[in-house]
Amino acid sequence: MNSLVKDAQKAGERVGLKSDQIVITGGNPLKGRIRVRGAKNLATKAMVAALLGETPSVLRDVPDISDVEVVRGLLEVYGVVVTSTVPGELQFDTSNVERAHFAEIDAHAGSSRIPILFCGPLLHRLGEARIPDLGGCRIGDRPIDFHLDALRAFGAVVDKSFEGIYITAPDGLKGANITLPYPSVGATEQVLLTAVRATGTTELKNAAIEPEIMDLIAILQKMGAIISVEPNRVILIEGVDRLVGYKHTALFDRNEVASWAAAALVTKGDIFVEGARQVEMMTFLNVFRKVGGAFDVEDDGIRFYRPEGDLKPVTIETDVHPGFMTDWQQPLIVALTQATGVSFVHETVYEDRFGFTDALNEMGANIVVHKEGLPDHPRRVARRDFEQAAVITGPTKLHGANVRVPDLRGGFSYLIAALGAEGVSTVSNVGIISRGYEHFIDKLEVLGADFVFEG
Ligand SMILES: CC(=O)N[C@H]1[C@@H](OP(=O)(O)OP(=O)(O)OC[C@H]2O[C@@H](n3ccc(=O)[nH]c3=O)[C@H](O)[C@@H]2O)O[C@H](CO)[C@@H](O)[C@@H]1O
Ligand SMILES: C=C(OP(=O)(O)O)C(=O)O
Repeated sequence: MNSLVKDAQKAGERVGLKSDQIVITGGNPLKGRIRVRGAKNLATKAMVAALLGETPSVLRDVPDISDVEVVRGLLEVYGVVVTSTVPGELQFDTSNVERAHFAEIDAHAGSSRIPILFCGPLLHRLGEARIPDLGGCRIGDRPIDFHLDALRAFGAVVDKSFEGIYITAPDGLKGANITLPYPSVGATEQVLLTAVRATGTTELKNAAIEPEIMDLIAILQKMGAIISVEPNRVILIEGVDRLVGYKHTALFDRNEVASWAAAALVTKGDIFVEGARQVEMMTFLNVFRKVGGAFDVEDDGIRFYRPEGDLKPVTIETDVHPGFMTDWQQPLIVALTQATGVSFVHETVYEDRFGFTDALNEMGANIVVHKEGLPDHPRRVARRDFEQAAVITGPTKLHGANVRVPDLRGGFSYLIAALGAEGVSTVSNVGIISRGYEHFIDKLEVLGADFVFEG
């Protein structure tokens, strides 16, 4: 069994999925109401932050996804007692952190990217950190040089001479002046989680400012941290001696909202996504409207639907916040296969994030990927050494096929394509989708999809 299939099975099993494939008959418009809970990209970081508190923390609206289970397992290895008395709520008791049993971390190797964020909190609590090999979506090289350089700037000593990473801080962690080469989400979180209890002040330049990062800062402030977000991507953190636990309701999952919105477009459906908020979705909503979708913002969520008329092509560049998020392009591309004309999607965040389009082409799409980007194509700002472009010509009829989920967002885009296709599709490896989409099988059922899923 190859490692991708094993990852998918493990991910699915963590949230109780018994089968790894779904058979979808396309053609039903998705209609109805679903609820989106806390973001994968916030809840997992909030769980790491709990380790910094000397008293217990409570996180609400935690999604039932496998990445949360991975971080829960790691917290337990690191001595945190995690309990849940109410569905969607987790309590973290950190009073026994000194009993961390590092020997067990290897069981968590390759499961997610979150383990790297434990470095600062573990150094503060235990004086050492042992981190398993990282996992996460395979979308090109995903180095951790910004993380390790930042940790070294705080005074940490990094040993990578065995599988995983071992880090110590023989002279303690001291505030630092750090400039990130790129506004990396993870590296910004690394700096925040380390600086809050370092001695002195940390100035972070070129920080990421995604809504999930602002929510993490809100959590840290509740815990006693002093963090100010200055103009021009500068964050100042004044280290404090002690942090306490927090009570917090996680920010909703923007990526899940964008995915269901795209599903409404492709299937000519009408989906009310409870829990979605306009402010964090503004960039997406502009594009959704330009493509030909319609939405109504209500106090408790957003309704996404497809009015009469053709879908229209667009040109977009993925970018850091407040730009168009890289995790939104995959579901949107399925909708663009149904637009009349030629769309361009420039991927500027990751270097290899269009692999999923091969299977869409097998289903009848016309997507040409330019691995070196389109140098002659005018771009708003040339930012990175690498970029890729996908040119999508539509509309093309999609037909059923057998496809295998390669990664989280690509996987959800296959579900959408299968739902909009003529005929029957078998989508395998769907366990990977449970890394970031809570109860997606139940939601498909509620929305009236025609499918068979054993288990
Ligand atoms: C768990 C989580 O929150 N995942 C999100 C997070 O990933 P993640 O935090 O891993 O993404 P980053 O923002 O760090 O990565 C952005 C770019 O920076 C590069 N880089 C990053 C760190 C580093 O040390 N060196 C380096 O070169 C990466 O290879 C990538 O090309 O933000 C991404 C960008 O919004 C999202 O797609 C992911 O869903
Ligand atoms: C890339 C993603 O996640 P991760 O960073 O956890 O691999 C994603 O959520 O699309």
